[in-house]
Amino acid sequence: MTALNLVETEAFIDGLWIGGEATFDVTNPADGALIARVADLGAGETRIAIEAAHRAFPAWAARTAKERGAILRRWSDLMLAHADDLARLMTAEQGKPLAESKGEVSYGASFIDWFAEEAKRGYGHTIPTPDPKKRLASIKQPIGVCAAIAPWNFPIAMITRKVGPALAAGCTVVVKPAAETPLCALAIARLAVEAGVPAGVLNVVTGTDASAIGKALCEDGRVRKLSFTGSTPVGKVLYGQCAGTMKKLSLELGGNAPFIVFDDADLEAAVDGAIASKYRNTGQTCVCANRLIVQAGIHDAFAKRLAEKVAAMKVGPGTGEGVVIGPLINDKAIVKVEALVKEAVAAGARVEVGGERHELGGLFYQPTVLTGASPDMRLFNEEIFGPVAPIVKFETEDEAVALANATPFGLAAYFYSRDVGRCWRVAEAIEAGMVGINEGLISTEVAPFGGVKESGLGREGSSEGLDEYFETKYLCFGGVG
Ligand SMILES: NC(=O)C1=CN([C@@H]2O[C@H](COP(=O)(O)OP(=O)(O)OC[C@H]3O[C@@H](n4cnc5c(N)ncnc54)[C@H](O)[C@@H]3O)[C@@H](O)[C@H]2O)C=CC1
Ligand SMILES: O=C(O)[C@H](O)CS(=O)(=O)O
Repeated sequence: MTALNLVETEAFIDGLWIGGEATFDVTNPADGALIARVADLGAGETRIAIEAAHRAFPAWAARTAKERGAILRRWSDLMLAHADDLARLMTAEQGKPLAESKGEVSYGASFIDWFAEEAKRGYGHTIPTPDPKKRLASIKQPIGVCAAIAPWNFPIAMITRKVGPALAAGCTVVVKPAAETPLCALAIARLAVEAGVPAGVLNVVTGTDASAIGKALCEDGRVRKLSFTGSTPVGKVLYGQCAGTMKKLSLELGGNAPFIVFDDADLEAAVDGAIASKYRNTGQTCVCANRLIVQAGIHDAFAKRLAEKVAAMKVGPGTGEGVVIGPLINDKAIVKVEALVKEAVAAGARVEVGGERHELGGLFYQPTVLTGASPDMRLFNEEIFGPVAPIVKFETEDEAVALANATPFGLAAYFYSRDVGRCWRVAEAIEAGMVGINEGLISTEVAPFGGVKESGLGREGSSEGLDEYFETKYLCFGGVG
């Protein structure tokens, strides 16, 4: 196997690479092979990182937005220049097919590139005065030290989607990557140094005791903002832990995306959209179609065509030629997926294709299509986070919307119809932060990413993402007239 480049194994704090007495193993989910042993740090080192970020904040905030933007652009350019190395590192530690890893490097760099420009648009306002003796204005100021806790499923993009706007606004950041995927985080930190990001502005604390690191970040009053992407249960823990210091929060949590197909849909487009949404990253994204809700008239043709295409999917290590389904991230994940499918089949669901672990063994699960699923099944109500597509049949539009909204989550939703009136009615009625209409791939740095209900708070990316890292200050000048 080709040697991996850009491998850093120590945490990055205050511009220095910091080892620990202990290390933890980073392994390849495709074969369990040891990739690296990484510094296993805890609350103490986290507080050192917070102190470094606190010290670095004034000088970084004092840089002009144009200067910060220029450094971010260099960082984005360096990521793209090292895209092949970063992609191979990502596939090694996360497992996704190499083509998807290359796509994520571009996607991750796009947030840095986008906020390199947005840095220059942190506009305030002058306000028409109600009193001739006064003049009113508002200005935007960077909130200060930020904490960013990121998941394993997008080891670069979920970090740059936080660090990009934070640094653009003039904030400094302490990042805690997932213990499954620290190498990508450390690699882009190395490129950040090369781009000119000053010591203390970006810090990466690696460790297996997420709870201890998280508590240190949540309970420290110098941390004024926390941004988290991950499961809703952990999001709720962090939400509570931040109350004591009243932090500003961005929470991108779990989803349970409905994927509705109406009788009037373009069948082939709906099947392709379902595949693009459901099986991306082996089904391990928070915006994956989780429940396929298909109208009775198109149901059989849709299920048949989907099963045909899924049956042709190549499963294997992400480095394999033509592989589109890689391993799941860990044993806990494959045990959960296997249990969800077994329970559904026991309750009457039919396996159209897949339905069990792949013959490759390990963490490989067959891409699966189930029909005869029902809303009372666990896999209809929980985020599957695996390559399994359960199909539920419906009769009327109202029934479809009711099924789609019957969940505490509201991140992404999708539906296929060629009836314009129906598209507007359903888009407005669905309870989600993001809706794909005749489209299965909706994520981009230029659009506001986020959910409603228990899928989170705030928006990332777009022209809204920068504001998450600002405070607004109202200025009232008296004695003017
Ligand atoms: N919304 C999303 O994009 C994601 C959703 N998930 C959901 O979460 C489930 C579990 O996946 P995990 O990776 O275990 O997600 P998780 O929510 O447990 O972990 C996400 C990040 O939070 C950290 N973390 C965990 N517990 C923490 C705590 N008490 N304090 C501070 N940080 C903590 C982890 O180390 C990781 O960096 C998945 O099956 C999926 O349903 C997971 C990853 C991403
Ligand atoms: O957490 C995730 O799964 C990502 O936010 C999904 S996306 O932004 O890469 O689509």
